[in-house]
Amino acid sequence: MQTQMPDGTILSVEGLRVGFGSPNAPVTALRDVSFTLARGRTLALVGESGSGKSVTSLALMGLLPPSGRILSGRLDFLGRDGRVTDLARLDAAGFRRLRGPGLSMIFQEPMSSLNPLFTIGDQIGEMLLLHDDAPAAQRRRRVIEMLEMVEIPGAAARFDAYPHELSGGMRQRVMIAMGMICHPDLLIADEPTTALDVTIQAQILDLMRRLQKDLGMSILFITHDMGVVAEMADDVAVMYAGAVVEQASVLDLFDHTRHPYTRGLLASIPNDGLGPDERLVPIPGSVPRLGALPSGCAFAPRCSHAQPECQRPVSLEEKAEGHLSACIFDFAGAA
Ligand SMILES: Nc1ncnc2c1ncn2[C@@H]1O[C@H](COP(=O)(O)OP(=O)(O)OP(=O)(O)O)[C@@H](O)[C@H]1O
Repeated sequence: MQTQMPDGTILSVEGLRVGFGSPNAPVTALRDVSFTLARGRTLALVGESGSGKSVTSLALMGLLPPSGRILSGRLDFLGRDGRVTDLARLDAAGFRRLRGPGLSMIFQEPMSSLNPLFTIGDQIGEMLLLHDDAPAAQRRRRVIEMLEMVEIPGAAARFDAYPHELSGGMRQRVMIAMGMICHPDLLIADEPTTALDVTIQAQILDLMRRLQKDLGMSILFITHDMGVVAEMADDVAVMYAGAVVEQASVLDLFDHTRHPYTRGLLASIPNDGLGPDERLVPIPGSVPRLGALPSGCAFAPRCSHAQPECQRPVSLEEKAEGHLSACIFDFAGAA
């Protein structure tokens, strides 16, 4: 039976659970990840380190390490042929067909993702080769066009450059070119600018926004930086300890924050932003260990509003149109 998705949705993640280690006693890294991404928009997935952002994106790409597996949940993806595929049940051959033109990912660290032994042109061209039997000269032209789109100066000459011959910012542009060469319907960008200084970071974010407009992609943008969220995203899903605790449009999330964890994250950003050496220290306490989560709301031990009823399980619910929160209280509008 063909799955129905809400109008305008390209990706619907429902109740995703991922475990690592022994099949008999897996450690659950993702307990309940649910969110939707609207076609042509950018959804930011935010949360502290260890909240499960990268595991979520690897599950979507079918790239979980051998020790990790999907325990339950649906990952419905609407392809350009109008068919919905549940990525949680897709086999390796299905992923090979989908990766590139359907789904594509830009990883955090260009130096560990680029092969030092091959030229950047060959590495970007390799992506095309998997889906396209165009002759070599035509592929080369398309790679050079893509290098021009990501504003690499002297694109034709840089085709034959090796990764170590480029600056960090240029390497990140190469990663973006690689992620976009097949014009994917959905691009997953995992902290693509964290390693870069602020000026280059702003240029890369600007470039991604322009390419998104030109190519009409949907983007899942993974970050722990609320400043980047405000700049890049249309919508936000906030993760805590392996679950989404709030999802809304950016404006709604900033103006009518409903979950105490998100309130804490936002309150911790100084008005003038963070200095280059300052780290976000959001809320007293730390993210609980995966094997030692409380039975009810996982944030309750750190929450100043916690009540005895927070020990009961809580699920993500729509509190107002398009605004979901996993808290039994509703703090929208509270001081
Ligand atoms: N290969 C693995 N084996 C066991 N546990 C893992 C593995 N990869 C991730 N995890 C666990 O899954 C949880 C989520 O990790 P994940 O890397 O997705 O967090 P994150 O939000 O992306 O953090 P960061 O911002 O630091 O990248 C963590 O507790 C982590 O220890």
